[in-house]
Formats: sequence, structure tokens, C-alpha cells
Amino acid sequence: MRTAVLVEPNEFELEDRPRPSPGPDDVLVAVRDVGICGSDVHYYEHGRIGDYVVEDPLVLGHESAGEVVEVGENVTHHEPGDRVALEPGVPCRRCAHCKRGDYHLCEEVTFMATPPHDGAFTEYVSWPADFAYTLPEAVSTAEGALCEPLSVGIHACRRGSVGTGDTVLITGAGPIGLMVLEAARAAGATDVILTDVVDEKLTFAEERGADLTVNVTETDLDAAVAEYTDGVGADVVVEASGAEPSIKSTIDVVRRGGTVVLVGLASEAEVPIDVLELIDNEVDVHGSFRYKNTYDAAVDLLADGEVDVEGIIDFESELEDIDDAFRRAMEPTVVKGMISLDS
Ligand SMILES: NC(=O)C1=CN([C@@H]2O[C@H](COP(=O)(O)OP(=O)(O)OC[C@H]3O[C@@H](n4cnc5c(N)ncnc54)[C@H](O)[C@@H]3O)[C@@H](O)[C@H]2O)C=CC1
Ligand SMILES: CC(=O)[C@H](N)C(=O)O
Repeated sequence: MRTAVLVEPNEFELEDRPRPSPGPDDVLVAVRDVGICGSDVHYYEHGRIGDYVVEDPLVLGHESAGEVVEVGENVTHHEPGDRVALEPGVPCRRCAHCKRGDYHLCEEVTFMATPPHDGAFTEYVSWPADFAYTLPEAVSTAEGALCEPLSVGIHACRRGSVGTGDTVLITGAGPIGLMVLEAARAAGATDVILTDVVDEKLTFAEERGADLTVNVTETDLDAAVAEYTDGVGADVVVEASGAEPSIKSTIDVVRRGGTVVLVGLASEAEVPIDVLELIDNEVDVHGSFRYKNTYDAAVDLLADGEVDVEGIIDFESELEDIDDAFRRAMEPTVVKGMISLDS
């Protein structure tokens, strides 16, 4: 099977690898669509993300969906022909975190495209059947692949308890910020504000339904939010840029008693925050790491037409053109590139 392997920074090699056989509890999936995530691009450019270092050739891609072509002997809920989205993180199912239901915090997780685990820029993936979610007819495999970033958005909104009538401020209008926008709307937010430093990203966010956008390089965010919320502040602030000034700004724009959800990964682990302000204003600050139990919700939202994920796709490329696709994905105005396989 054709497989794109990252052999060194900025270089994929297309290899012919043996097609895997599904284990007893697995499905073998012919991959159809795989999104290019910012983390894939980071591994491509730098060969590492923090402590995760690409030491051996690695297959990237963790936003994937395709068609089941074979099932293991114990698999009863999937059959060949099913189209499925693959949840990329499979936990150990035994540790304290898994047992308490926080399987996304499992320290033994096998997460696609995170060294040393291979991902989905390949023709076939064998994957545990219970982490493969059937897509109804109305949901395309490209949408199935984007259940992954949508899941990040759903989980962030759950962490922030986003509810009906809320004003949600999202910092960063990249794919994750835009998926938080979708999830926040689906959760009942009536007012959504997005920030960025790139005008094109903000124009796009407006086209996708943001009520207010703020370019923080030109406009004072505190003043804009104060004006929009009659001086109250946002009920929930979701930080989805990873930029230090943006992380710091979250506590200035959240309302007293409101919630800040940190999703964006800062390049520096330490970001100074005024803790007295947090205490005085009784602000809840939550980290948000990947997701748990979101795929069913993501598929349902897509099937019901409650969210749009396909609209963020700027281009689709073939596996053979993956180097070009990654270079295109690095352009600052590009939101989402996809690799599509016909098999
Ligand atoms: N916690 C988690 O589970 C996950 C975290 N992430 C992180 O979330 C962040 C967002 O992911 P993507 O949307 O894929 O990244 P991205 O890099 O495509 O988007 C970030 C956006 O933030 C904008 N930005 C930069 N500086 C800003 C500032 N000062 N204020 C406002 N916006 C600013 C950029 O122009 C860009 O549009 C990244 O840090 C990523 O690593 C991504 C997936 C899961
Ligand atoms: C940080 C990422 O972008 C990635 N989706 C991950 O969860 O590791």
C-alpha cells in the first residue's frame, strides 16, 4: 500500500508497505480522507513538538475517515462497506484515568501520528473497531475526518459549560477556533466573538457567522469586548491561538464569574497570569486536552446539518502530492488542507 512517510524534516517519501491485517477486535479501513493538522505541519517542519521527537520515519495524519474493507473475528458492529471516522487516540482501558472515564488522559494512549505511533497518510489502517464511528449517508468521509478538530471544539465547549444565550469569545481563528465556533453555536451560544492577527482569517470567521471579529494588532480587545457586552465581559473565553499575549488577555475579557478554557498550546510553558485578578473575579480556568466521547456527538451534529466543517477546506490533494500540500498548508491564510485517496 502507498504510504507517505516523513523521513526527515520537510521531506516525505512515498513507500510501498505491506497492507496490515486486522486483529480480532479491529477493522481494516481503506483510508479516503485525511486532514492536515497544524501538529502534522509542525512535525514536518521541525521534527518534534516539545518532548515528542520524531526519531524514526513516521506516518503523519490523525484526522481520518474511510471505508471498512475487512473486520476482525470479534467485530459485530461494523461490516465491509461501512464508512467510518477514526478516533485517533486509543487508550489502555486499564489505568486509573481510563477507569474513571477520562480516557483522553490515559498516559499509555496510542495516538496516531504522535511519535512513535504511525498515522493515516496511507492507503489502509487497521484500527480498534470501537474507535471507528459509522458515518450515515448524509456525512461525507471528508466530514468524517474533520470530526477530529470538531471534537476538540466540542470538548472545549463542554469544558467551558457553554450554554444557551452565552457570549463566547474565541481567540485564534484557525481550524480549531473555527471548530469551537461551530460547537459553541450548537451548544446554544448566541454571541460569538473571534480574534486573530490575520485579516483574512477574520473575514472568513465573519462569513462563517462570527458576530464580532477583532484584529488584536489593530484594535484594543478589552475595549471592543467591553463595548459589545455592555461592560460585562464574555461568559466563556476559549483560547485557541497558543499565542502568549492572547493567553494573558483571556482574564481581562472574561466576565466576573466566567470561564476561561485554554486549548492553544503555548510555545513557552510558563505564561504570567495575574492570580489576584482570577481570585477577585472568581474566574474558572480549565485546560482542555483533546477530547473524550465526542465522536458520536460530532457525527450526529454533522448528520443533522447543525455544524459545517467542509466549508473550512481550502484544497484537496493526492497522496503523491503530499509535500506540496504541506507547503501550501503553511501559508498563513490557508485554514485546512486535505489529502484524498481513491484506493
Ligand atoms: N489542547 C488540545 O487538545 C489541542 C490544542 N491544539 C492547539 O490549538 C491551537 C490552535 O490550533 P490551530 O487552529 O490548528 O492552529 P493555527 O495556527 O492554524 O491557528 C491559530 C490562529 O491563531 C492566530 N493568532 C496568532 N496570534 C494570535 C493572537 N495574539 N491573538 C489571536 N489570534 C492569534 C493565527 O493567526 C491563527 O489564525 C494550537 O496552539 C494547537 O497546537 C490543537 C489541537 C488540540
Ligand atoms: C495538538 C494537536 O494538534 C493534536 N491534535 C493532538 O491532539 O496531539
